[in-house]
Amino acid sequence: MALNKFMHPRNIYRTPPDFGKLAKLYPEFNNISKMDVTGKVSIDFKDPNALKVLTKCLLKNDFDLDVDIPEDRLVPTLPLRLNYILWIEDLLNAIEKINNIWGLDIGTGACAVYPLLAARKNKWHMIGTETDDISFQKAEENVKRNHLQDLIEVRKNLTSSVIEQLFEDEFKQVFDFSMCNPPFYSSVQELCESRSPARLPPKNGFTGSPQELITEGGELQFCRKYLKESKIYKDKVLIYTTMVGHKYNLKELLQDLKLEGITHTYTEFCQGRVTRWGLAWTYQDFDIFQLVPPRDQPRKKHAPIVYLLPQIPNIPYNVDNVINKLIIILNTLNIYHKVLNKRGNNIILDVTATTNTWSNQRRKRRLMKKLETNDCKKTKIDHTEYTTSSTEDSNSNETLNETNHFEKSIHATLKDEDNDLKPHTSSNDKETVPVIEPIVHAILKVLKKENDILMEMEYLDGSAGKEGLHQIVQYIKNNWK
Ligand SMILES: C[S@@+](CC[C@H](N)C(=O)[O-])C[C@H]1O[C@@H](n2cnc3c(N)ncnc32)[C@H](O)[C@@H]1O
Repeated sequence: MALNKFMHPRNIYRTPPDFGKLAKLYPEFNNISKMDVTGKVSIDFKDPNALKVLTKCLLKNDFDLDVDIPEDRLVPTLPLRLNYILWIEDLLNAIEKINNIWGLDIGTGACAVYPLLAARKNKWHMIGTETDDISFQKAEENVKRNHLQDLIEVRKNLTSSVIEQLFEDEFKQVFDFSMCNPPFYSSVQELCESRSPARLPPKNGFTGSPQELITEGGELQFCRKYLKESKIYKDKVLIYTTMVGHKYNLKELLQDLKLEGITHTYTEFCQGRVTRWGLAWTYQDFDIFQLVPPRDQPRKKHAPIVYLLPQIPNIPYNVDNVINKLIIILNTLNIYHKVLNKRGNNIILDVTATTNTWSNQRRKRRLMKKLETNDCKKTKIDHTEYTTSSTEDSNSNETLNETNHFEKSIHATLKDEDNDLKPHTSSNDKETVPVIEPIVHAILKVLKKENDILMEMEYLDGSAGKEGLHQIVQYIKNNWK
Protein backbone atom coordinates (compact mmCIF):
# COMPACT_ATOMS: atom_id res chain seq x y z
CA MET A 1 0.00 0.00 0.00
CA ALA A 2 1.25 3.41 -0.97
CA LEU A 3 1.67 5.52 2.13
CA ASN A 4 3.32 8.78 2.98
CA LYS A 5 3.51 11.60 5.43
CA PHE A 6 1.40 13.92 3.27
CA MET A 7 -1.77 11.97 3.93
CA HIS A 8 -4.52 13.72 5.86
CA PRO A 9 -3.37 14.06 9.51
CA ARG A 10 -6.29 11.91 10.71
CA ASN A 11 -5.82 9.19 8.09
CA ILE A 12 -5.25 5.93 9.98
CA TYR A 13 -3.19 4.61 7.05
CA ARG A 14 -0.38 7.05 7.81
CA THR A 15 0.67 4.11 9.95
CA PRO A 16 1.11 1.16 7.62
CA PRO A 17 -1.29 -1.74 8.23
CA ASP A 18 0.15 -4.69 10.11
CA PHE A 19 0.26 -7.38 7.41
CA GLY A 20 1.42 -10.00 9.93
CA LYS A 21 -1.71 -9.40 11.99
CA LEU A 22 -3.94 -9.46 8.89
CA ALA A 23 -2.39 -12.79 7.85
CA LYS A 24 -3.16 -14.29 11.26
CA LEU A 25 -6.72 -12.95 11.40
CA TYR A 26 -7.85 -13.52 7.80
CA PRO A 27 -7.13 -16.84 6.04
CA GLU A 28 -7.74 -15.26 2.63
CA PHE A 29 -5.07 -12.66 3.38
CA ASN A 30 -2.76 -15.42 4.57
CA ASN A 31 -3.23 -17.11 1.18
CA ILE A 32 -2.10 -14.09 -0.83
CA SER A 33 0.77 -12.98 1.42
CA LYS A 34 4.22 -14.37 1.94
CA MET A 35 6.72 -14.16 4.76
CA ASP A 36 10.45 -13.67 4.18
CA VAL A 37 13.29 -15.09 6.29
CA THR A 38 13.19 -12.07 8.61
CA GLY A 39 9.49 -12.70 9.32
CA LYS A 40 8.31 -9.72 7.25
CA VAL A 41 4.93 -10.32 5.60
CA SER A 42 4.33 -8.81 2.16
CA ILE A 43 1.92 -9.05 -0.77
CA ASP A 44 2.24 -8.57 -4.52
CA PHE A 45 0.72 -5.13 -5.14
CA LYS A 46 0.75 -5.77 -8.86
CA ASP A 47 -1.74 -8.62 -8.45
CA PRO A 48 -5.33 -7.25 -8.66
CA ASN A 49 -6.60 -10.18 -6.60
CA ALA A 50 -4.12 -9.40 -3.81
CA LEU A 51 -5.30 -5.76 -3.83
CA LYS A 52 -8.89 -6.91 -3.64
CA VAL A 53 -8.21 -9.20 -0.66
CA LEU A 54 -6.22 -6.46 1.09
CA THR A 55 -9.04 -3.90 0.66
CA LYS A 56 -11.65 -6.41 1.81
CA CYS A 57 -9.65 -7.31 4.93
CA LEU A 58 -8.90 -3.68 5.81
CA LEU A 59 -12.56 -2.71 5.42
CA LYS A 60 -13.44 -5.53 7.79
CA ASN A 61 -10.62 -4.98 10.22
CA ASP A 62 -10.66 -1.18 10.43
CA PHE A 63 -14.33 -0.34 9.75
CA ASP A 64 -16.21 -3.56 10.44
CA LEU A 65 -17.51 -3.51 6.86
CA ASP A 66 -18.13 -6.71 4.92
CA VAL A 67 -17.78 -5.74 1.26
CA ASP A 68 -18.05 -7.95 -1.79
CA ILE A 69 -15.85 -6.54 -4.55
CA PRO A 70 -16.90 -8.01 -7.92
CA GLU A 71 -14.23 -9.53 -10.16
CA ASP A 72 -14.19 -6.93 -12.91
CA ARG A 73 -14.77 -3.79 -10.89
CA LEU A 74 -12.54 -1.11 -9.43
CA VAL A 75 -10.84 -2.07 -6.17
CA PRO A 76 -11.12 1.08 -4.03
CA THR A 77 -7.83 1.96 -2.40
CA LEU A 78 -8.62 3.00 1.14
CA PRO A 79 -5.98 5.65 1.95
CA LEU A 80 -7.33 7.79 -0.91
CA ARG A 81 -11.00 7.19 -0.09
CA LEU A 82 -10.32 8.10 3.52
CA ASN A 83 -8.35 11.23 2.57
CA TYR A 84 -11.42 12.44 0.64
CA ILE A 85 -13.87 11.73 3.47
CA LEU A 86 -11.61 13.39 6.04
CA TRP A 87 -11.38 16.53 3.92
CA ILE A 88 -15.18 16.64 3.70
CA GLU A 89 -15.26 16.32 7.51
CA ASP A 90 -12.97 19.39 7.64
CA LEU A 91 -15.26 21.34 5.31
CA LEU A 92 -18.36 20.46 7.30
CA ASN A 93 -16.66 21.28 10.61
CA ALA A 94 -15.59 24.62 9.14
CA ILE A 95 -19.19 25.58 8.36
CA GLU A 96 -20.20 24.15 11.73
CA LYS A 97 -22.36 21.43 10.26
CA ILE A 98 -21.95 18.66 12.77
CA ASN A 99 -25.19 16.70 13.17
CA ASN A 100 -27.65 15.01 10.90
CA ILE A 101 -25.38 15.16 7.89
CA TRP A 102 -26.73 14.30 4.46
CA GLY A 103 -24.28 13.49 1.66
CA LEU A 104 -24.60 12.65 -2.01
CA ASP A 105 -22.07 10.33 -3.68
CA ILE A 106 -22.23 10.60 -7.48
CA GLY A 107 -21.12 7.37 -9.18
CA THR A 108 -20.93 5.27 -6.05
CA GLY A 109 -19.53 2.18 -7.78
CA ALA A 110 -20.07 -1.51 -6.98
CA CYS A 111 -18.67 -1.24 -3.47
CA ALA A 112 -20.54 1.96 -2.51
CA VAL A 113 -17.32 2.59 -0.69
CA TYR A 114 -17.89 6.25 0.22
CA PRO A 115 -21.44 5.77 1.56
CA LEU A 116 -20.36 2.69 3.54
CA LEU A 117 -17.36 4.43 5.09
CA ALA A 118 -19.31 7.65 5.76
CA ALA A 119 -22.25 5.82 7.31
CA ARG A 120 -20.21 3.45 9.43
CA LYS A 121 -17.59 5.96 10.52
CA ASN A 122 -19.70 9.12 10.94
CA LYS A 123 -23.31 7.96 10.83
CA TRP A 124 -23.94 10.26 7.86
CA HIS A 125 -27.02 9.72 5.70
CA MET A 126 -25.85 9.00 2.18
CA ILE A 127 -27.47 8.74 -1.24
CA GLY A 128 -25.29 7.06 -3.85
CA THR A 129 -26.13 7.31 -7.55
CA GLU A 130 -24.94 4.88 -10.23
CA THR A 131 -25.51 4.50 -13.98
CA ASP A 132 -24.04 1.04 -14.46
CA ASP A 133 -26.51 -1.85 -13.90
CA ILE A 134 -24.08 -4.30 -12.37
CA SER A 135 -22.42 -1.75 -10.09
CA PHE A 136 -25.84 -0.47 -8.99
CA GLN A 137 -27.00 -3.97 -8.09
CA LYS A 138 -23.77 -4.80 -6.27
CA ALA A 139 -23.83 -1.48 -4.40
CA GLU A 140 -27.33 -2.23 -3.11
CA GLU A 141 -26.23 -5.72 -2.04
CA ASN A 142 -23.23 -4.30 -0.19
CA VAL A 143 -25.42 -1.83 1.69
CA LYS A 144 -27.81 -4.63 2.72
CA ARG A 145 -24.97 -6.97 3.65
CA ASN A 146 -23.85 -4.36 6.19
CA HIS A 147 -27.38 -3.55 7.41
CA LEU A 148 -26.96 0.11 6.56
CA GLN A 149 -30.20 0.63 4.62
CA ASP A 150 -31.38 3.13 7.23
CA LEU A 151 -28.51 5.43 6.40
CA ILE A 152 -27.78 4.63 2.76
CA GLU A 153 -29.92 4.61 -0.35
CA VAL A 154 -28.55 3.71 -3.79
CA ARG A 155 -30.34 5.30 -6.75
CA LYS A 156 -30.08 4.26 -10.35
CA ASN A 157 -29.31 7.14 -12.69
CA LEU A 158 -30.98 6.36 -16.02
CA THR A 159 -29.83 9.60 -17.61
CA SER A 160 -26.51 11.02 -18.67
CA SER A 161 -26.82 13.95 -16.28
CA VAL A 162 -24.75 14.21 -13.13
CA ILE A 163 -27.19 15.56 -10.53
CA GLU A 164 -30.10 16.95 -12.55
CA GLN A 165 -32.09 13.70 -12.57
CA LEU A 166 -32.09 13.63 -8.78
CA PHE A 167 -33.54 17.08 -8.29
CA GLU A 168 -35.87 16.97 -11.28
CA ASP A 169 -37.66 14.12 -9.52
CA GLU A 170 -39.01 16.57 -6.93
CA PHE A 171 -36.47 15.22 -4.54
CA LYS A 172 -36.88 17.33 -1.43
CA GLN A 173 -33.65 16.49 0.35
CA VAL A 174 -31.10 19.26 0.75
CA PHE A 175 -27.58 17.88 1.00
CA ASP A 176 -24.79 19.18 3.18
CA PHE A 177 -22.26 18.01 0.63
CA SER A 178 -21.90 16.11 -2.58
CA MET A 179 -18.88 14.06 -3.61
CA CYS A 180 -17.77 12.35 -6.78
CA ASN A 181 -14.91 10.24 -8.06
CA PRO A 182 -15.54 10.74 -11.78
CA PRO A 183 -14.38 8.42 -14.52
CA PHE A 184 -11.01 9.93 -15.43
CA TYR A 185 -10.58 9.04 -19.08
CA SER A 186 -12.23 9.81 -22.40
CA SER A 187 -11.09 6.64 -24.19
CA VAL A 188 -9.22 3.39 -23.70
CA GLN A 189 -6.32 4.96 -25.58
CA GLU A 190 -6.14 7.87 -23.18
CA LEU A 191 -6.30 5.48 -20.26
CA CYS A 192 -3.29 3.60 -21.64
CA GLU A 193 -1.33 6.76 -22.42
CA SER A 194 -2.27 8.62 -19.28
CA ARG A 195 0.88 8.04 -17.33
CA SER A 196 3.74 10.28 -18.30
CA PRO A 197 6.74 8.18 -19.36
CA ALA A 198 8.78 10.36 -17.05
CA ARG A 199 7.11 8.95 -13.97
CA LEU A 200 7.87 5.76 -12.17
CA PRO A 201 5.45 2.97 -13.01
CA PRO A 202 2.63 2.65 -10.47
CA LYS A 203 3.25 0.25 -7.63
CA ASN A 204 -0.29 -1.10 -7.70
CA GLY A 205 -1.83 -3.44 -10.24
CA PHE A 206 -4.58 -2.17 -12.50
CA THR A 207 -8.24 -2.70 -11.59
CA GLY A 208 -11.52 -1.39 -12.92
CA SER A 209 -13.83 -1.75 -15.91
CA PRO A 210 -14.17 0.63 -18.89
CA GLN A 211 -17.61 1.86 -17.75
CA GLU A 212 -16.11 2.92 -14.42
CA LEU A 213 -13.04 4.64 -15.82
CA ILE A 214 -14.17 6.09 -19.14
CA THR A 215 -16.67 8.85 -19.86
CA GLU A 216 -17.26 10.96 -22.94
CA GLY A 217 -14.86 13.89 -22.81
CA GLY A 218 -12.99 12.52 -19.79
CA GLU A 219 -13.15 13.91 -16.29
CA LEU A 220 -12.88 17.54 -17.39
CA GLN A 221 -16.09 17.38 -19.40
CA PHE A 222 -17.77 15.37 -16.63
CA CYS A 223 -16.79 17.91 -13.96
CA ARG A 224 -17.82 20.85 -16.16
CA LYS A 225 -21.21 19.24 -16.62
CA TYR A 226 -21.43 18.76 -12.84
CA LEU A 227 -20.50 22.41 -12.29
CA LYS A 228 -23.04 23.57 -14.88
CA GLU A 229 -25.81 21.51 -13.27
CA SER A 230 -24.81 22.73 -9.81
CA LYS A 231 -25.57 26.28 -10.94
CA ILE A 232 -29.20 25.27 -11.51
CA TYR A 233 -29.46 23.67 -8.08
CA LYS A 234 -27.41 26.14 -6.05
CA ASP A 235 -29.26 25.61 -2.80
CA LYS A 236 -29.75 21.85 -3.03
CA VAL A 237 -26.19 21.16 -1.88
CA LEU A 238 -24.32 23.33 0.62
CA ILE A 239 -20.86 22.27 -0.52
CA TYR A 240 -20.30 20.63 -3.87
CA THR A 241 -17.08 18.62 -4.16
CA THR A 242 -15.33 16.38 -6.64
CA MET A 243 -12.12 14.45 -6.86
CA VAL A 244 -9.88 15.36 -9.79
CA GLY A 245 -7.42 12.83 -11.18
CA HIS A 246 -5.27 15.05 -13.36
CA LYS A 247 -3.59 18.23 -12.23
CA TYR A 248 -4.07 19.96 -15.58
CA ASN A 249 -7.83 19.42 -15.24
CA LEU A 250 -7.73 20.87 -11.73
CA LYS A 251 -6.13 24.00 -13.14
CA GLU A 252 -8.84 24.27 -15.79
CA LEU A 253 -11.62 23.83 -13.26
CA LEU A 254 -10.07 26.33 -10.85
CA GLN A 255 -9.94 28.80 -13.69
CA ASP A 256 -13.61 28.14 -14.55
CA LEU A 257 -14.64 28.75 -10.94
CA LYS A 258 -12.52 31.87 -10.71
CA LEU A 259 -13.90 33.30 -13.95
CA GLU A 260 -17.43 32.71 -12.75
CA GLY A 261 -16.72 34.17 -9.32
CA ILE A 262 -17.79 30.99 -7.49
CA THR A 263 -16.33 30.55 -3.99
CA HIS A 264 -14.10 27.49 -3.97
CA THR A 265 -11.17 25.73 -2.36
CA TYR A 266 -9.10 22.67 -3.16
CA THR A 267 -6.70 20.21 -1.63
CA GLU A 268 -4.18 17.56 -2.55
CA PHE A 269 -4.79 13.93 -1.64
CA CYS A 270 -1.36 12.35 -1.34
CA GLN A 271 -0.81 8.66 -0.97
CA GLY A 272 2.65 7.55 -2.00
CA ARG A 273 3.15 7.74 -5.72
CA VAL A 274 -0.45 8.60 -6.50
CA THR A 275 -1.72 12.14 -6.04
CA ARG A 276 -5.28 13.21 -6.62
CA TRP A 277 -6.98 16.51 -5.89
CA GLY A 278 -10.17 17.54 -4.15
CA LEU A 279 -12.14 20.54 -5.39
CA ALA A 280 -15.02 22.17 -3.47
CA TRP A 281 -17.34 25.03 -4.38
CA THR A 282 -20.37 26.65 -2.85
CA TYR A 283 -23.11 29.14 -3.66
CA GLN A 284 -23.71 29.84 0.02
CA ASP A 285 -22.18 32.61 2.10
CA PHE A 286 -19.34 30.60 3.68
CA ASP A 287 -15.87 31.58 2.56
CA ILE A 288 -14.63 28.00 2.23
CA PHE A 289 -11.29 29.17 0.82
CA GLN A 290 -10.52 31.03 4.06
CA LEU A 291 -12.09 28.38 6.27
CA VAL A 292 -10.30 25.40 4.69
CA PRO A 293 -7.47 26.86 2.63
CA PRO A 294 -5.59 24.73 0.13
CA ARG A 295 -2.90 22.62 1.77
CA ASP A 296 0.65 23.84 1.37
CA GLN A 297 2.30 22.32 -1.64
CA PRO A 298 4.31 19.46 -0.16
CA ARG A 299 6.70 19.27 -3.08
CA LYS A 300 9.41 21.78 -3.77
CA LYS A 301 8.68 23.97 -6.75
CA HIS A 302 11.55 25.15 -8.94
CA ALA A 303 11.63 28.70 -10.24
CA PRO A 304 11.13 28.55 -14.02
CA ILE A 305 13.82 29.63 -16.47
CA VAL A 306 12.27 32.43 -18.53
CA TYR A 307 13.49 33.35 -22.01
CA LEU A 308 12.06 36.04 -24.26
CA LEU A 309 11.92 34.35 -27.67
CA PRO A 310 13.22 36.83 -30.26
CA GLN A 311 11.61 37.30 -33.63
CA ILE A 312 13.09 35.15 -36.39
CA PRO A 313 13.75 37.04 -39.65
CA ASN A 314 11.17 36.37 -42.40
CA ILE A 315 8.83 34.46 -40.10
CA PRO A 316 5.78 36.23 -38.67
CA TYR A 317 6.12 36.63 -34.91
CA ASN A 318 3.12 34.79 -33.49
CA VAL A 319 2.51 32.01 -30.98
CA ASP A 320 1.80 29.34 -33.61
CA ASN A 321 5.07 29.95 -35.42
CA VAL A 322 6.98 30.06 -32.17
CA ILE A 323 5.47 26.73 -31.07
CA ASN A 324 6.23 25.16 -34.44
CA LYS A 325 9.84 26.22 -34.14
CA LEU A 326 10.08 24.90 -30.59
CA ILE A 327 8.57 21.57 -31.64
CA ILE A 328 11.17 21.29 -34.41
CA ILE A 329 13.94 21.85 -31.90
CA LEU A 330 12.46 19.35 -29.43
CA ASN A 331 12.12 16.76 -32.18
CA THR A 332 15.68 17.46 -33.29
CA LEU A 333 16.81 16.71 -29.76
CA ASN A 334 14.60 13.62 -29.53
CA ILE A 335 12.82 15.23 -26.62
CA TYR A 336 9.41 13.68 -26.12
CA HIS A 337 6.64 16.23 -25.64
CA LYS A 338 2.92 16.22 -25.09
CA VAL A 339 0.45 19.08 -25.00
CA LEU A 340 -1.06 19.42 -21.55
CA ASN A 341 -3.18 22.43 -22.19
CA LYS A 342 -3.88 25.21 -24.64
CA ARG A 343 -5.86 28.26 -23.70
CA GLY A 344 -5.93 31.34 -25.92
CA ASN A 345 -2.41 32.40 -26.68
CA ASN A 346 -0.77 30.17 -24.07
CA ILE A 347 0.29 26.58 -24.41
CA ILE A 348 1.72 24.15 -21.89
CA LEU A 349 3.80 21.11 -22.84
CA ASP A 350 5.16 18.28 -20.73
CA VAL A 351 8.68 17.56 -22.05
CA THR A 352 10.91 14.59 -21.32
CA ALA A 353 14.46 13.91 -22.45
CA THR A 354 15.73 10.39 -22.01
CA THR A 355 19.14 10.84 -23.69
CA ASN A 356 21.48 13.78 -23.77
CA THR A 357 21.33 14.87 -27.40
CA TRP A 358 22.24 18.53 -26.85
CA SER A 359 25.78 18.35 -25.46
CA ASN A 360 28.93 18.54 -27.57
CA GLN A 361 27.07 19.63 -30.69
CA ARG A 362 30.16 21.42 -32.04
CA ARG A 363 32.31 18.32 -31.62
CA LYS A 364 29.65 16.24 -33.38
CA ARG A 365 29.50 18.70 -36.30
CA ARG A 366 33.29 18.67 -36.65
CA LEU A 367 33.25 14.88 -36.64
CA MET A 368 30.54 14.86 -39.29
CA LYS A 369 32.46 17.22 -41.56
CA LYS A 370 35.59 15.16 -41.17
CA LEU A 371 33.74 11.98 -42.01
CA GLU A 372 32.16 13.55 -45.07
CA THR A 373 35.40 15.01 -46.42
CA ASN A 374 37.18 11.68 -45.87
CA ASP A 375 34.35 10.02 -47.73
CA CYS A 376 33.78 7.81 -44.75
CA LYS A 377 30.02 7.83 -44.91
CA LYS A 378 29.81 4.14 -44.31
CA THR A 379 31.58 4.48 -40.98
CA LYS A 380 29.33 3.46 -38.11
CA ILE A 381 27.80 6.58 -36.55
CA ASP A 382 25.21 6.88 -33.89
CA HIS A 383 22.08 7.49 -35.98
CA THR A 384 20.42 9.82 -33.50
CA GLU A 385 23.45 12.05 -33.27
CA TYR A 386 23.80 12.06 -37.05
CA THR A 387 20.20 13.19 -37.57
CA THR A 388 20.52 15.72 -34.79
CA SER A 389 23.61 17.36 -36.23
CA SER A 390 22.39 17.55 -39.76
CA THR A 391 19.02 19.03 -38.80
CA GLU A 392 20.60 21.45 -36.42
CA ASP A 393 22.72 22.77 -39.28
CA SER A 394 19.66 23.60 -41.33
CA ASN A 395 19.51 27.07 -42.72
CA SER A 396 16.36 29.14 -42.42
CA ASN A 397 14.90 27.99 -45.76
CA GLU A 398 15.09 24.39 -44.70
CA THR A 399 13.64 25.38 -41.39
CA LEU A 400 10.67 26.90 -43.15
CA ASN A 401 10.02 23.68 -45.04
CA GLU A 402 10.17 21.78 -41.82
CA THR A 403 7.90 24.36 -40.24
CA ASN A 404 5.19 23.57 -42.75
CA HIS A 405 5.54 19.90 -41.99
CA PHE A 406 5.47 20.35 -38.25
CA GLU A 407 2.76 22.97 -38.42
CA LYS A 408 0.49 20.20 -39.62
CA SER A 409 1.51 18.01 -36.74
CA ILE A 410 1.03 20.63 -34.04
CA HIS A 411 -2.23 21.87 -35.55
CA ALA A 412 -3.57 18.33 -35.57
CA THR A 413 -2.61 18.06 -31.92
CA LEU A 414 -4.10 21.39 -30.97
CA LYS A 415 -7.31 20.73 -32.86
CA ASP A 416 -7.92 17.68 -30.71
CA GLU A 417 -6.94 19.65 -27.65
CA ASP A 418 -9.56 22.24 -28.43
CA ASN A 419 -12.20 19.56 -28.60
CA ASP A 420 -11.83 18.14 -25.16
CA LEU A 421 -8.72 19.64 -23.62
CA LYS A 422 -7.45 16.21 -22.73
CA PRO A 423 -3.74 15.48 -22.71
CA HIS A 424 -2.67 14.30 -26.08
CA THR A 425 0.33 12.47 -27.31
CA SER A 426 1.73 14.38 -30.25
CA SER A 427 1.44 12.68 -33.59
CA ASN A 428 5.14 12.59 -34.33
CA ASP A 429 7.32 9.55 -34.01
CA LYS A 430 8.46 10.33 -30.45
CA GLU A 431 5.24 8.80 -29.14
CA THR A 432 6.58 5.48 -28.07
CA VAL A 433 9.03 6.45 -25.36
CA PRO A 434 9.85 3.53 -23.13
CA VAL A 435 9.19 3.87 -19.42
CA ILE A 436 12.72 4.74 -18.35
CA GLU A 437 14.13 7.29 -15.97
CA PRO A 438 14.25 10.72 -17.65
CA ILE A 439 17.38 12.76 -17.63
CA VAL A 440 15.32 15.92 -17.79
CA HIS A 441 11.58 16.20 -17.21
CA ALA A 442 10.11 19.68 -17.34
CA ILE A 443 7.08 21.83 -18.08
CA LEU A 444 7.44 24.13 -21.05
CA LYS A 445 5.07 27.09 -21.32
CA VAL A 446 4.76 29.52 -24.20
CA LEU A 447 3.07 32.71 -23.10
CA LYS A 448 2.16 35.82 -25.04
CA LYS A 449 2.67 38.94 -22.95
CA GLU A 450 1.66 42.07 -24.85
CA ASN A 451 4.00 42.11 -27.88
CA ASP A 452 6.44 39.56 -26.50
CA ILE A 453 6.39 35.79 -26.58
CA LEU A 454 8.02 34.15 -23.59
CA MET A 455 9.19 30.62 -23.02
CA GLU A 456 9.14 29.36 -19.43
CA MET A 457 10.74 26.05 -18.53
CA GLU A 458 10.22 24.58 -15.09
CA TYR A 459 12.37 21.66 -13.97
CA LEU A 460 10.36 18.77 -12.51
CA ASP A 461 12.86 15.92 -12.16
CA GLY A 462 15.49 13.90 -13.98
CA SER A 463 19.03 12.66 -13.44
CA ALA A 464 20.69 15.65 -15.16
CA GLY A 465 19.15 18.01 -12.60
CA LYS A 466 18.41 21.67 -13.22
CA GLU A 467 21.74 21.99 -15.03
CA GLY A 468 20.39 19.66 -17.74
CA LEU A 469 17.42 21.98 -18.24
CA HIS A 470 19.72 25.03 -18.44
CA GLN A 471 21.64 23.24 -21.19
CA ILE A 472 18.45 22.58 -23.16
CA VAL A 473 17.41 26.23 -22.81
CA GLN A 474 20.87 27.25 -23.99
CA TYR A 475 20.54 24.94 -26.99
CA ILE A 476 17.19 26.53 -27.86
CA LYS A 477 18.74 30.01 -27.59
CA ASN A 478 21.66 29.02 -29.83
CA ASN A 479 19.35 27.57 -32.43
CA TRP A 480 16.69 30.25 -32.38
CA LYS A 481 17.39 31.53 -35.87
C1 LIG B 1 -14.25 5.92 -11.04
S1 LIG B 1 -15.73 5.10 -10.62
C2 LIG B 1 -15.82 5.49 -8.90
C3 LIG B 1 -16.49 4.42 -8.07
C4 LIG B 1 -16.45 4.71 -6.56
N1 LIG B 1 -17.11 5.94 -6.22
C5 LIG B 1 -15.03 4.73 -6.04
O1 LIG B 1 -14.52 5.82 -5.75
O2 LIG B 1 -14.42 3.67 -5.95
C6 LIG B 1 -16.95 6.14 -11.37
C7 LIG B 1 -18.36 5.60 -11.26
O3 LIG B 1 -19.28 6.57 -11.74
C8 LIG B 1 -20.32 5.91 -12.45
N2 LIG B 1 -20.93 6.94 -13.30
C9 LIG B 1 -20.48 7.44 -14.49
N3 LIG B 1 -21.31 8.44 -14.91
C10 LIG B 1 -22.27 8.58 -13.97
C11 LIG B 1 -23.42 9.45 -13.82
N4 LIG B 1 -23.72 10.36 -14.75
N5 LIG B 1 -24.20 9.31 -12.72
C12 LIG B 1 -23.90 8.38 -11.79
N6 LIG B 1 -22.86 7.52 -11.89
C13 LIG B 1 -22.04 7.63 -12.95
C14 LIG B 1 -19.59 4.78 -13.16
O4 LIG B 1 -20.46 3.74 -13.54
C15 LIG B 1 -18.60 4.35 -12.07
O5 LIG B 1 -19.16 3.37 -11.24
